[in-house]
Amino acid sequence: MKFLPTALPGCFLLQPNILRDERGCFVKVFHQQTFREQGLAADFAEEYYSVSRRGVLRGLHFQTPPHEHAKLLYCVQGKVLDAAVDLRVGSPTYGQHIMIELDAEHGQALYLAPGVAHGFYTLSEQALMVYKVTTTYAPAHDTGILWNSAGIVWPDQQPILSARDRGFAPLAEFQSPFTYEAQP
Ligand SMILES: Cc1cn([C@H]2C[C@H](O)[C@@H](COP(=O)(O)OP(=O)(O)O[C@H]3O[C@@H](C)C(=O)[C@@H](O)[C@H]3O)O2)c(=O)[nH]c1=O
Repeated sequence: MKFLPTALPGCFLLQPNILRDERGCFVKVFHQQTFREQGLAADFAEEYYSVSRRGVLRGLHFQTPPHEHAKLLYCVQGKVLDAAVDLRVGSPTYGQHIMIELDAEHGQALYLAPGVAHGFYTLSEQALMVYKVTTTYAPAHDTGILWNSAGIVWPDQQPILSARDRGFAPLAEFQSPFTYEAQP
């Protein structure tokens, strides 16, 4: 597996080896020891997935302290345009974002440090996204910022959103509880 740094410190694009044969393919997305060697969190507490139809945008989500978490995510069916926004006060990239296409064909995964908001737009007829997170779901701390308030150029100005996602405050009004820890 390749660990490629992104523009956001502590966040990586992971390219697993895809082993293909006449039956299809085999992909290992997580190996605890390798993650530890790379200095990444490797004790995941929960795993979940979502299924979205074309035009759905989910995000931009995170959990606040003390329930913040690192997140490993990947697309196992379809294609999404994924985005992550740095909310860590003191980070050299505070307020900046990355955008990466993730799809089942290439199998890339994204590792996001705590304090980074995440969202995606569904480019295919259907997309199945899988997540591992290092803390369990804490509904009172599960929140977000408004999808179109962080300078991200989404391909659709009228995506399908949940009522909750439509109601989040914009980034400019968000008082971030996250602080940046310099990367080793
Ligand atoms: C995230 C989560 C949601 N839920 C519930 C709450 C709600 O009834 C239903 C759907 O929740 P949401 O609308 O928040 O689902 P969704 O918009 O898919 O939330 C996800 O969005 C992407 C962008 C992420 O980064 C994920 O970490 C997660 O926040 O599932 C849980 O029970 N446990 C969980 O861990």
